[in-house]
Amino acid sequence: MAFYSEDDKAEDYLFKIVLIGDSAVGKSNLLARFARDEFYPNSKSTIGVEFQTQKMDINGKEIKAQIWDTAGQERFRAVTSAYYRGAVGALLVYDISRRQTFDSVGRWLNELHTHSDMNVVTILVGNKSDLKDAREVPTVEGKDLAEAQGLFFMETSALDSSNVAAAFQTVVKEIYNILSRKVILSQELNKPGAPELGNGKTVVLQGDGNQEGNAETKKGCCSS
Ligand SMILES: Nc1nc2c(ncn2[C@@H]2O[C@H](COP(=O)(O)OP(=O)(O)OP(=O)(O)O)[C@@H](O)[C@H]2O)c(=O)[nH]1
Repeated sequence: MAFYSEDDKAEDYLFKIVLIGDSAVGKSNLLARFARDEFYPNSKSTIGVEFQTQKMDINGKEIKAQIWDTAGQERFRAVTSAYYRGAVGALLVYDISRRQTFDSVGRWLNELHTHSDMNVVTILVGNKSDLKDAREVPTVEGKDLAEAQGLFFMETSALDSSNVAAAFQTVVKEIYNILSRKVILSQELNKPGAPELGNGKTVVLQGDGNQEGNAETKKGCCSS
């Protein structure tokens, strides 16, 4: 039975993370800032779906985050179920200078939980923190909502880069921690005399009724 070991290469881990939130909250620019350190002052709505794969260092391990971006507006969006399929992390973004985008957070959470697992690691992101004079959503409201919903929380600015890497890292780190805990648990369970773990594979985060390996793995960190 092959489980995670010191020899495993960190590229074995590929986490799918989705960006969600209303149109023009800055999803594409957060990704552009994070992946390429770029910012587009006049970006157009995303059409369909785009994704970027970004290597990250978590606890000295190299992890690949595959970050998916689609339009906030229904008519430009990719097929919803396909977009969420296999996601183990999410950045739910609103614009601190437009309250209506904050009011939509509940709707986005419903959609996320309808199409992916309840355990998907989610951070609520109040973007455009540079627009201090135009702020409509106080920081404390974002924090309180996140706490009530069991989400991480951060305010970011894709324009001045503040907290952008930290927001993505928070999600990836937590996924990695969950995965590590489950692998350790599996190792414990697979000791002689311990109960069997079903088909011998580690349950990562479930979704779409498939309980195996939804934290997508190139090599498969936990398969037998
Ligand atoms: N001031 C400021 N403007 C930003 C920030 N992030 C994005 N913008 C601007 O907001 C607008 C929308 O940004 P996008 O990244 O295209 O937004 P989106 O959420 O991907 O939009 P959709 O694809 O329509 O869902 C653009 O004009 C950006 O330049 C930010 O942190 N601060």
